[in-house]
Amino acid sequence: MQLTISSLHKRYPGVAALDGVDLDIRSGELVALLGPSGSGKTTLLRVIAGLLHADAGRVLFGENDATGLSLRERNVGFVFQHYALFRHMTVAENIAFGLRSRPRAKRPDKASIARRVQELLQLVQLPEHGGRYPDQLSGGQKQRIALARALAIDPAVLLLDEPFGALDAKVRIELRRWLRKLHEQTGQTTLFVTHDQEEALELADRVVVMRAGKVEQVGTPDAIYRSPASPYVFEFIGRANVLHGQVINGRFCAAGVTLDAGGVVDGPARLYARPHDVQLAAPGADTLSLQVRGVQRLGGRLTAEFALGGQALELETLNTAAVPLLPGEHVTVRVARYRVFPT
Ligand SMILES: Nc1ncnc2c1ncn2[C@@H]1O[C@H](COP(=O)(O)OP(=O)(O)OP(=O)(O)O)[C@@H](O)[C@H]1O
Repeated sequence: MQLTISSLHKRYPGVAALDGVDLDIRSGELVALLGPSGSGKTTLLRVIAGLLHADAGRVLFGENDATGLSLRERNVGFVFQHYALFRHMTVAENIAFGLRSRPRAKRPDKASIARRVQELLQLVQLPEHGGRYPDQLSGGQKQRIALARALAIDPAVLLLDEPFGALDAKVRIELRRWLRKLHEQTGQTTLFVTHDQEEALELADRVVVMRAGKVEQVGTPDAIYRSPASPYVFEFIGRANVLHGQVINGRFCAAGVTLDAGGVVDGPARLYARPHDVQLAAPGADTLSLQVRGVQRLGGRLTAEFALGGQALELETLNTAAVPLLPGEHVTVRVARYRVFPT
């Protein structure tokens, strides 16, 4: 199911939780809503679910305007961070819940429900666990059952709010890969909230970066990482060198650096570059001669820090053996990719 979100606004006293959000989610996409705490991710998910009504704006499911509809009428599957399984029901009863509580005319018969529950238990790889109670499951298993329960009603969209947030790091990574595979099997349009950039970049087809109730950038993980559209995204995702300087006659200038400013107008500016885009090079046009301030080798990765006036520039490479960098040495580097933003 395709989702179209247009001009959503939601205010709480003193804060715009959603401040004009537009978003198109294609049918079958797995999309991550990524942003720091308070950026509006959960509010957006709840408005899409129909758990919360926006002050203004529209939510379309396919061609249909769902803005005024309730959660049930929208037919969405929702999974919360904290396992919301019913403790007094078995796993099978939990999964069947959404189907059993349909109005009689739309309720499948008992045998069909039992079949569907078994299919879902297979899908989430817990075929033997139907008779257990939630307290007899691990945290990761509970979340898989919560997902099965959300899928039972064949939802138009699946909405996941930090589904792995309460789990330890190892289980989180396992479940994240499992969810990706599951998504490839089901092709379910899925939107999930996370504040974990690694999770978003690894799992999603596209990432929506949020900031203070607004969408800051939408793109594939690769595009978000390699071509951040703003200093905010540059600093929020991955590591970034930041050099403060001036654009003078179209060139970015800072402590001996002068590089093409990429069309940024003259004035105070900042240059952003990923550490792995700072590379050793033979002297030439646009290379910099810098003194090594420190070198660190960690887990097959080498990081070197260069002094640049009062500022610092980091280089990172996986080629630890081939790079004989020593503190105090002068070397030539090239900033292979960077972006200049006006300050
Ligand atoms: N019920 C509420 N009453 C008042 N303010 C709220 C309410 N719910 C959310 N807010 C505010 O709206 C803003 C967005 O909150 P939201 O929960 O959507 O952010 P989030 O990005 O999901 O954060 P987190 O990662 O911490 O869950 C925050 O400033 C929050 O304090």
